[in-house]
Amino acid sequence: MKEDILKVLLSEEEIAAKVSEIGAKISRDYHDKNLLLVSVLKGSVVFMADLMRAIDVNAAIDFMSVSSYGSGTKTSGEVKIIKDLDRSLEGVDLLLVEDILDSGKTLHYLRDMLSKRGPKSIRIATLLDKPARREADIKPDYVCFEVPDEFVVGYGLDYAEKYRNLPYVGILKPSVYE
Ligand SMILES: O=P(O)(O)OC[C@H]1O[C@H](OP(=O)(O)OP(=O)(O)O)[C@H](O)[C@@H]1O
Ligand code: HPA
Ligand SMILES: [Mg+2]
Repeated sequence: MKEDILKVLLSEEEIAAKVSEIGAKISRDYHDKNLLLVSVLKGSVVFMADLMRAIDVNAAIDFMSVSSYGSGTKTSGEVKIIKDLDRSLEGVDLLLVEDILDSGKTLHYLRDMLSKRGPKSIRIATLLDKPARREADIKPDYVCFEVPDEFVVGYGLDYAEKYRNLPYVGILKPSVYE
């Protein structure tokens, strides 16, 4: 697994420090709100697990599973809903939790769809932002790290369902997918 990684971009320690910082900021912003954290599966599962424990105000959680990359490194552009939310969004302050904002198509689609369900507010928290690749008009509210235009894996992010369990974020060797 490790032999497929060109370079470690973000170490476990760097990620942990930044996630605590962002968690504290979210806690300050949401202390008087009705916070619902929605993790967009599967990529955001590791970030969600760490971020929710860095938040010290009341927060409910839910999960939604979508997929647009299939087993490749380019978005299909089509967002498939694999699992919807279990609960209503009426009156909640929704915070969408993502691992990466790349073309932006996934979050653009989700934000549009979920905004029709009556939440009081919607914001986006992402571990990684890859602004060089943006195609949809969407900006995150909380970002842990900006990353270069490279395919990254680890800490939840996959290539063909592999590497999600790496504890750091690394650049995948192009020879793996070319
Ligand atoms: O900004 P975009 O170009 O839309 O890309 C970002 C999305 O793509 C990845 O999900 P993927 O479809 O690979 O599903 P996964 O989370 O199960 O890996 C990633 O986890 C984000 O959800
Ligand atoms: O760089 C990436 N790595 C893994 N999954 C992704 N989904 C969008 N961009 C990426
Ligand atoms: Mg993926």
